Amino acid sequence: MSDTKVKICGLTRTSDIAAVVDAGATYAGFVFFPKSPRNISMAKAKELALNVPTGIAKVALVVDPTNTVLDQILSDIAIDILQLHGHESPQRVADIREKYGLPVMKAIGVANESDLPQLQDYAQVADQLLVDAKPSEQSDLPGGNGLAFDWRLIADRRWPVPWMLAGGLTAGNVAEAIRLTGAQQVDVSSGVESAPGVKDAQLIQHFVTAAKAK
Ligand SMILES: O=C(O)c1ccccc1N[C@@H]1O[C@H](COP(=O)(O)O)[C@@H](O)[C@H]1O
Repeated sequence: MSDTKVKICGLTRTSDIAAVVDAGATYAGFVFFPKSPRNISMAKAKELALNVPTGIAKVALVVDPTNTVLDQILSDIAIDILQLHGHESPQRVADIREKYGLPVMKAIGVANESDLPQLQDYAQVADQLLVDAKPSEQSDLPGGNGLAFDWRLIADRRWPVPWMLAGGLTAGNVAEAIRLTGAQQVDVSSGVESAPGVKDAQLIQHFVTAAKAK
């Protein structure tokens, strides 16, 4: 068994937290983005976060958040990491990190070679990178689309901060994605759902097992 770290994103129910704990994931993600089928209220997030045991990091996924939104989330919920999944500039990432004193993971959409240089840029200001598929122009969601990118684009690439692979991962393809990219951390949302926004405990278990298999 490898020590690949797994993030399960878009948890909406107490039973999802139990599934994440049972499966042995490292990160539990909560989505604060109204257009997402995984969006949850502050009250729900607070309730779910209270069920997350020590040792599992609680990640707040936000998209181009204002300080007002961040103030609301962070004053009420014991978040460990902020996941910025919008068009936040490097300066905005640095400002958020400094203002809130929390580790920041910046998501970057990748579709082709020309998307890669910004990973180096954001590595200067973020604590972690999240290398995700770039959504289509038509998509309402900047992530969580179950869309993979060509993993060969980042084979043998390394950045000076920890990074996580995301985008269209499933129990069926995560081992190959890890083999090709060398990722030590992976993130999944739609690949462990029975319907948009509805997590499936068995799929979560299968995903974590596949991600940690050597
Ligand atoms: O999950 C969402 O609804 C979401 C909404 C807005 C931005 C990002 C979102 N999810 C993140 O997208 C990637 C890939 O998800 P998937 O496995 O392809 O469904 C992952 O990092 C999620 O955290």
